[in-house]
Amino acid sequence: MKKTMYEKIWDAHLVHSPENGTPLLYVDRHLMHEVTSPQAFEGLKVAGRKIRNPHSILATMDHCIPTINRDSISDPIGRKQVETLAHNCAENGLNLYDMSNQNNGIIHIVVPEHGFVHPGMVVCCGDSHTATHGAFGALAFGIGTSEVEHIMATQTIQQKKSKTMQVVVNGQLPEFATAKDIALAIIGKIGTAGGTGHVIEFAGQAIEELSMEGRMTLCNMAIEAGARAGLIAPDEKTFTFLKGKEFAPADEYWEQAVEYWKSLRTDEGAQFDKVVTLNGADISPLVTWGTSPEQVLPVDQPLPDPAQMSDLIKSQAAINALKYMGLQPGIKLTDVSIDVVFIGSCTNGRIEDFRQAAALLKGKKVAPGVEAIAVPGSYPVKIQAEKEGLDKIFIEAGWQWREPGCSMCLAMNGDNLKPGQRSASTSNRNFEGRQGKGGRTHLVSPAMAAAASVAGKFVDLRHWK
Ligand SMILES: CC(C)[C@H](C(=O)O)[C@@H](O)C(=O)O
Ligand code: SF4
Repeated sequence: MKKTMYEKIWDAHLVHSPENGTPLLYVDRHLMHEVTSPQAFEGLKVAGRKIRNPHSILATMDHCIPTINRDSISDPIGRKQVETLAHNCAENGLNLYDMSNQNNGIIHIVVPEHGFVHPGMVVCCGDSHTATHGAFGALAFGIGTSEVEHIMATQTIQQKKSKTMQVVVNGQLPEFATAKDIALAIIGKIGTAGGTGHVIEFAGQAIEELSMEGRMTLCNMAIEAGARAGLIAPDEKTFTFLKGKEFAPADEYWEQAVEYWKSLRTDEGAQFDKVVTLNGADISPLVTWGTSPEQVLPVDQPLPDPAQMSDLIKSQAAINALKYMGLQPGIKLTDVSIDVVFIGSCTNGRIEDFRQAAALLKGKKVAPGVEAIAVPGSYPVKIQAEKEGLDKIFIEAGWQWREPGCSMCLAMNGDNLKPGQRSASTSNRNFEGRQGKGGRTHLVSPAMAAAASVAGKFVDLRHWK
């Protein structure tokens, strides 16, 4: 039988499939951060159980950590979570990149930096953006805290089999369209529930041409399309990225691994439950205008008029979103001014993102009144950027150059929007209050964010000097 990549990984990890119950899958890698792990450790302790495979775990601190004044966490809950993770990792002999560790950063950024996830693995983390690691051809998905405990104890997880969806992006992207724009274009087309119950495999020329960073950006946002996970077939780029990394197979195991990884591709003629096709050339630089990533438009298009929408649910959602965002139907985003710009997060906090932004910022200045914050996704990203002099470009343009962490992506660490403030943000979620109570988030690519910081409003990069 011809199989999709998802089915191949599934079959290779199926431990038990009871006739009337939920299948049990083997878990290769378990990623952790401070927010969703404390109760799991506690539960394990109460049950008197040990961690079955400590080597399968990699932990970091990311959500609650400050990006300035690193040594003081003012929020008592955040401080407790960070301290508890440190204690639990020490007690159980786990590999932790704590705040002072030179490998510290956002979990979905640091894991690939060390080659901890390989093609064909099953990867879990108490975090929805675990989908990021699908960029390597690994089945990676977010789990709840009780499942974190289950995996620690048994190295397995109960999982219902998902349906399969293929999203094909044909042809090449135009200039200034990025992986972020592909993600937003897909979500704009299929909606935030479009992928529900499915694992999406991204394919087509535009996907193959993405760098590993771009593939991570895209798979990261599969979750915002409602999917269980995103997948991209591993290829030479994947292998080159992994080769020589700390946790990558070495010596004679490397060749064996690559051979296996090559076998993971979806078989020619395998059937997906659903296929969606986009034309790469049609993807423009996009900006979200509402409070859901599906409320998105090319930057040069006027905002929709809810009165003209035939779908009543969408129309009501648009009315609510425009009200919250303080915007009117028919206006253009290029006329909308912004207060804060944020480049960072596990979606767009990688080196390539800072390179793209710096290329646009060189020799320019942030518009008066705009606060612009660059938060590298990890110390390795920060160090690399500094080696290339990117930090200087940001700082000379008037940006703040911070320490790594989730930061203003979800505003748990004190970096947040004030009520009514409007941001151009490279993160992944724009629901009400995501970046701070009353804050208004517009999701964009790093290039779009950089240009917005200079213009003080959204700009169409295709006509920007
Ligand atoms: C804190 C964590 C559980 C959460 C997630 O799962 O996504 C966070 O990372 C987010 O992006 O909202
Ligand atoms: S950067 Fe944002 S999306 Fe990613 S893990 Fe942190 S809070 Fe979640």
